Amino acid sequence: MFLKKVYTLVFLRNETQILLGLKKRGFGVNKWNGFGGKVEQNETIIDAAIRELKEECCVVVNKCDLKNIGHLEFTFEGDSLLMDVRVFSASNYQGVPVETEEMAPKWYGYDEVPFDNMWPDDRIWFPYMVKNKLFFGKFHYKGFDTILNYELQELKSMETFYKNKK
Ligand SMILES: Nc1[nH]c(=O)nc2c1ncn2[C@H]1C[C@H](O)[C@@H](COP(=O)(O)OP(=O)(O)OP(=O)(O)O)O1
Repeated sequence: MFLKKVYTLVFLRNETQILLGLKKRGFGVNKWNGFGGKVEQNETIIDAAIRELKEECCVVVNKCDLKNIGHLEFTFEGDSLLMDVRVFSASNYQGVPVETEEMAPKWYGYDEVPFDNMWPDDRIWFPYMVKNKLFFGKFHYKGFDTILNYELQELKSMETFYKNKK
């Protein structure tokens, strides 16, 4: 039995670049990633995605501009936690990303994404996101650096995926 916690992960993107943030504290510190965090009690996943993006880089995004593009699950050897991460992409938003206490934002060209300083799984599923393919990935880690095994698949529709998910 796993203890599931739901997280959001938002990427702002345009045709040539993607916004990443260098995590300054907490889980994943010193790694580049999208913006997000835990979904709080009595909060919808989409509201959490909007809140975390605003808290972490001061950018405001409307609900209708956030597209759910993927679902990731992370488990860790010897740990009952299952991280359920909902991945979103947006190309319309208000404001200019600024550094906060949590994240230092930076735009990267798609061919200069700093995978060496990111979660090891990112290298595996980013190509799906970059090619605008919907995806589902499951990664089982030993510690935080070693992927023991994983599954990754392209999805036709997120709605169908969630409808069929137990
Ligand atoms: N293996 C992994 N690969 C990845 O790409 N993103 C991951 C990941 N594991 C976690 N994440 C993302 C999900 C989420 O956006 C973030 C972790 O969220 P945090 O723990 O920072 O949540 P909070 O901001 O709510 O934390 P606190 O306020 O510090 O409790 O990292």
